[in-house]
Amino acid sequence: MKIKHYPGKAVDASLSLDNDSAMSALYEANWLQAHHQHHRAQTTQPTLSRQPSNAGSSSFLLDGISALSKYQMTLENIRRLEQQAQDKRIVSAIKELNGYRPSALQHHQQQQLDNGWVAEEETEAEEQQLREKPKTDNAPTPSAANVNHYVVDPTERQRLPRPRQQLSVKPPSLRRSQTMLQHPPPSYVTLRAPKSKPAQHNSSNSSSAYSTFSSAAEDRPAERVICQQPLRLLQPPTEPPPPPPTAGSKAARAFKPLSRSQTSVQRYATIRMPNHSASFCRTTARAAETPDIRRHSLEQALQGLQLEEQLPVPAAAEPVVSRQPERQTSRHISPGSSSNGSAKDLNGEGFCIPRPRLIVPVHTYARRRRTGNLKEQSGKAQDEDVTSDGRVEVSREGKYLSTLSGAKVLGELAILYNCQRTATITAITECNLWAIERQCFQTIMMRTGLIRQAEYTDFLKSVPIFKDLAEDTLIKISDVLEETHYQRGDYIVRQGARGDTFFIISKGKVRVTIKQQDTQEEKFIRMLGKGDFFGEKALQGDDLRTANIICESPEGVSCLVIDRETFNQLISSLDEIKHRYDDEGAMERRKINEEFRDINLTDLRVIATLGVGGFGRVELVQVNGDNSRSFALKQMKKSQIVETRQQQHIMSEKEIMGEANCQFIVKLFKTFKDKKYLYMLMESCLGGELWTILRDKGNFDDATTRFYTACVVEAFDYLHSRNIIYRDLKPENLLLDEKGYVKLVDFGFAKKLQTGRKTWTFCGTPEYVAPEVILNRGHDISADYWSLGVLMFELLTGTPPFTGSDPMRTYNIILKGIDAIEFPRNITRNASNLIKKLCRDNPAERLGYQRGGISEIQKHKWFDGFYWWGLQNRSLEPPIKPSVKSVVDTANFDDYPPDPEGPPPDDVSGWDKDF
Ligand SMILES: Nc1ncnc2c1ncn2[C@@H]1O[C@H](COP(=O)(O)OP(=O)(O)OP(=O)(O)O)[C@@H](O)[C@H]1O
Ligand SMILES: Nc1nc2c(ncn2[C@@H]2O[C@@H]3COP(=O)(O)O[C@H]3[C@H]2O)c(=O)[nH]1
Ligand SMILES: Nc1nc2c(ncn2[C@@H]2O[C@@H]3COP(=O)(O)O[C@H]3[C@H]2O)c(=O)[nH]1
Repeated sequence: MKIKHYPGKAVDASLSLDNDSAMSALYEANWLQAHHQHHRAQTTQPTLSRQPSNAGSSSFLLDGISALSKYQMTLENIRRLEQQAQDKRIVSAIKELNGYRPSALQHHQQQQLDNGWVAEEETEAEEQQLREKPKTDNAPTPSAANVNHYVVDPTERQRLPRPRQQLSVKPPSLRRSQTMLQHPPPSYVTLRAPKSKPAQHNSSNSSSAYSTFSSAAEDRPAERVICQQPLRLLQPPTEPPPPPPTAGSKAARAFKPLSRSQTSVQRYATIRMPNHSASFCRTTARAAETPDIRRHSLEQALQGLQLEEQLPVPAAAEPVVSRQPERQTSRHISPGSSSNGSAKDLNGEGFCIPRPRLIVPVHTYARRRRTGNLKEQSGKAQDEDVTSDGRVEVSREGKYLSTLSGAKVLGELAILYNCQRTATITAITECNLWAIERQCFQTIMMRTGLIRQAEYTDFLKSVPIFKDLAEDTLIKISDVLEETHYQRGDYIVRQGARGDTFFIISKGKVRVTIKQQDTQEEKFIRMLGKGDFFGEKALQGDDLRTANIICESPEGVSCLVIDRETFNQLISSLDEIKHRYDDEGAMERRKINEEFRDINLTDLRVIATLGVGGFGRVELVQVNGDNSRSFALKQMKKSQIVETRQQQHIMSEKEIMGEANCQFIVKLFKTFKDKKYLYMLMESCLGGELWTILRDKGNFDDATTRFYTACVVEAFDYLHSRNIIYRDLKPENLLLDEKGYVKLVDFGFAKKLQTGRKTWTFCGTPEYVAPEVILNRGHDISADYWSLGVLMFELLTGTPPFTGSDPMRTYNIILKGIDAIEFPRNITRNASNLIKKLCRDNPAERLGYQRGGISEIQKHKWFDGFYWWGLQNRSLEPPIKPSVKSVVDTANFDDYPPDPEGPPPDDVSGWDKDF
């Protein structure tokens, strides 16, 4: 078992046997069978009776049927799950069986909320998505009526040579696609166990199939050993040893050392139920009254699941439930040496007595020992407990360790780890215990393991950074995951501490803070939620945590924790892992912000107009007193933004551009606002628009197109690894710097997507929108790959592939797909191959969106021999070198007359306070 320690938080590895519905169902089945067996014992029938008896009341019958049907349902679900799981999962689960890590079961506990057995068809992720959906989609939803409407670009009149319109529709209030997404196909099935059941099992008056270990306090000459650790560890016996068991007897086999190949124990335990025969009779009646068909299924299902009754143990002896290989001491009575001749075979491996829905934190054993006086406390309660579940004492090497009472699981270690008993358990009061044989226990654990593995794998598939990993990789990761839980306010990771683990949030939200060098204050960085990860930096760098991660959700946070080795082997190479929380970029951005902190609007001097956008003009400006450099100042009319309801898009543009630090994206240095306008001060790209060059040249050759496409691929790589979708690719939005490298500008439609989410806003430029945008199915970064294919085609031919006389016609052509488009001869086979792979109708099939991510595009044949590294370090010679004579040379831009509309009205409503 792995027990992990996290800075600031001790993480317990615990054993939970109560956490899975399969467990509960199997337990319940045991319960029924035990009654059945007991009934058999009562009626001295040698074999399990398959004949329904008429005994019992109809309420028992109902109970029995309900228990059976729950059990059947569970089995069916398990079967379904197992079918879903690939064979290799089962094989690997079986292999893992003996090394099963109990602590991993812990998380299921929280699922036991319902009183019924519920087969859930939706993942929590999906439910969460549904719950949060309306919040995350900032735009209202489109109705059938206004889907596919578009807003004519108001600048179109002024930009006559531009053939395109830009769209941005306020999404109407009802979204078909959203409704579809709210009912995704089931990705796995989980079961919930009824919470009330344990009480039923626990009650001494209930008809449960307890194993009863004597004895009541009053006639207790000696305690009885339920489970005993190997004798060689014990103190030398003070009393003479019992006579050696005869060969072949239960006792003889009881203490054989366990061989690794032994996967199940023979029956050896006995059941003694001096006070509970009545309840057993009743239970037998229940089972007996069950309709044949149900009973038959139950009996089938019960194969291999045997709950053993403890046969009467001599009063002076201690009942031994399990015992290490040893010579017996006189105080210890082998269960197999019971005087009752009906006791079954023993092989000495002992059996465990798991109670359902209980957690035994394994290493709290030691803690109890250290803290001591539990014995006293428990002694106090001793009498009270006698009639219920009883009390056992745990000792090791003759030394008292702890007293356990009530709902505790015993004897799991020897079975789980195929080892000898690690402690001795002695009944110090009459004990009512439940027992499950090794084989049954292992079956349960295996199934539990399979279910758990399937759940984790499905969850990982829903996490975007993992979605492209191969199934077997996901299974490997699932196998080593540890689930840990934190309370609100817990420091899951502490800045400066050593770190050895990587985390994926499976439930709840955490806050990321960083302590600045010069101050003790923790600066809030961001919130992370379900599907987000953290902890990669320490594993990639010098082991030290670079930020604090604090549990934020009132209901706590659950994380899947992965160790360094697995992280290095399977995860660390993923692009998003490398870039997601880019401190270097953030630091550079901070420097920039610092540099421009003191520059005001009044310090800027307008040189010329560079372009006209949807909301106003873009001017070339210089800072007064500094002629060494120039900037582009984008000036947007607030009234027009409000009219076209683009407030959210503008805020998003500012945020994304303001954070971006990529040489293929135009940098935003500072923003200003006044009553009429919002302003963005950006780096100026004086080489002009790629669109202008394309217009002048007609089309580009393969190599030129490759260079510009590669620049866009780099920009997309940067954005997509941060889950940002661009959504407005076209040559008009690609500007050349003075060297001839291309940069992406105009982030009006860019959006940071929530992990794993889609967006529905209908926006873009008609010729460039992807089919799923037109069909309002929800889109994500894959829509950008579509537009990349369109861009390639346009650069190679001078016209986009999907062009109609109006947007509606254009959409129709887009929906017919790329295969309906005739490719001109000048498009090479490799280029057309790449375009077709980018413009797949199905977003999931597009190159760039698949397993290898954007690197699949970079590796495409069309890019064979392309010097990506040279592009990245700007040593590659661009195909077209623009002529830029000075920092104020605007020769590469068209001329723009003054704005004929005059200044817009004031807008002081305050919507732009964060701009
Ligand atoms: N940083 C810059 N350097 C040089 N020219 C620029 C810069 N930013 C914008 N321009 C020019 O201004 C034009 C309009 O800019 P931009 O596309 O950002 O405005 P917009 O209002 O978002 O336009 P659109 O209506 O296309 O969305 C660009 O096409 C380009 O010619
Ligand atoms: N080793 C150990 N086992 C304990 C302790 N407390 C309870 N037990 C239980 O005692 C059981 C003895 O048999 P197992 O080794 O199979 O499994 C052991 C545990 O379930 C403890 O402090 N140490
Ligand atoms: N340094 C840093 N870490 C962040 C940021 N946002 C989230 N994190 C996560 O916080 C984690 C703290 O532990 P690590 O340094 O191992 O890895 C870090 C990142 O995974 C950020 O902006 N900067």
